[in-house]
Amino acid sequence: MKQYLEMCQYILEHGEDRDDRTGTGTRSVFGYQTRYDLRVGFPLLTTKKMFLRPIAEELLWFIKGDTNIKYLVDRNVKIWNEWPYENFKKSEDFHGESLEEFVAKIKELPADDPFVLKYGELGPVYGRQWRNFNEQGVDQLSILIDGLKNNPFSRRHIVSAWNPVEVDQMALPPCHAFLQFYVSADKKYLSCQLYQRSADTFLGVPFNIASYALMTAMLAQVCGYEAKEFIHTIGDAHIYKDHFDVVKEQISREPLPLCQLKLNPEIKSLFDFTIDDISIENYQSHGRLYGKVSV
Ligand SMILES: Nc1nc(=O)c2c([nH]1)NC[C@@H]1CN(c3ccc(C(=O)N[C@@H](CCC(=O)O)C(=O)O)cc3)CN21
Ligand SMILES: O=c1ccn([C@H]2C[C@H](O)[C@@H](COP(=O)(O)O)O2)c(=O)[nH]1
Repeated sequence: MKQYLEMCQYILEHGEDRDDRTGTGTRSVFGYQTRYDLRVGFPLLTTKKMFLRPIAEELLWFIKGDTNIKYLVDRNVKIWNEWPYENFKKSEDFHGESLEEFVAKIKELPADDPFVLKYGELGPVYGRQWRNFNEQGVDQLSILIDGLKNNPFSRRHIVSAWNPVEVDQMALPPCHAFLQFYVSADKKYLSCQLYQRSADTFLGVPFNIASYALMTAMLAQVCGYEAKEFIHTIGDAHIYKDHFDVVKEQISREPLPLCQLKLNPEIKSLFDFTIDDISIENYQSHGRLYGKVSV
């Protein structure tokens, strides 16, 4: 994962300092591409300790077409909690509850409780656009899989989470917005390129790389290919100011050999994977590094 560390170094050296929506401030470059050969190993960062479980749960949640944090909260995945909480804080039902109290309430109530339906919802984010684009019944994932199997050399293997019609209703407009897949000439390999309009290089990017590497492997398995390459194309690649020190610490660490992804080979449909079908082996890493998430 030298590529990742090189990107961090490049942003620190060549980026421009800019204000941003969250008020934290970033150093940023516009346009950066990295490539990860998935045959070498699974690109889970080794220069800080990471956990695949929240990443895999989030991906399964997208694939289900779900947009309510209840599914993640029930599985103790915390990464999306701040955004619905911000909406709740602005509502008439808010009476000073902390983020932890808000999340506990979502967890203990049933999924069909009006509070969960209202305040756990992120709007028509990734899952909705992937499975039911613009609420018009277009299931982009099913179309993609059909195309990869039956028309491998198509140049139209696209999935878009960016929907200009609904973007205003989303808690956060999609960052990893546009995907394209590519089958090799010998029909052996599947590659994936992601266009990410905005990238929090320290916190978000390691998640995004692992998530799409996992999705590529899952798609390859169910379509009869092997995963080859993940190409990560970023628009605004930034490091938040309060992450500079941890990023420098990370750059000083020597990358370790990559781990291997293990998928249950019995699974033949993308929609049948569960968390128990996904694991990694031989993951070695340096210690944890912490950074605040800018909301
Ligand atoms: N500023 C910002 N950065 C992001 O990366 C980001 C957003 N906002 N908003 C939406 C999602 C949520 N994502 C997140 C949010 C938090 C973590 C995070 O805190 N990661 C910790 C571990 C968290 C855990 O395992 O529970 C880390 O150390 O990687 C990662 C991705 C990615 N996205
Ligand atoms: O998967 C994700 C989701 C979000 N991010 C980061 C990128 C930005 O730092 C924020 C989003 O803020 P915008 O003002 O909407 O760009 O979240 C990420 O890196 N990966």
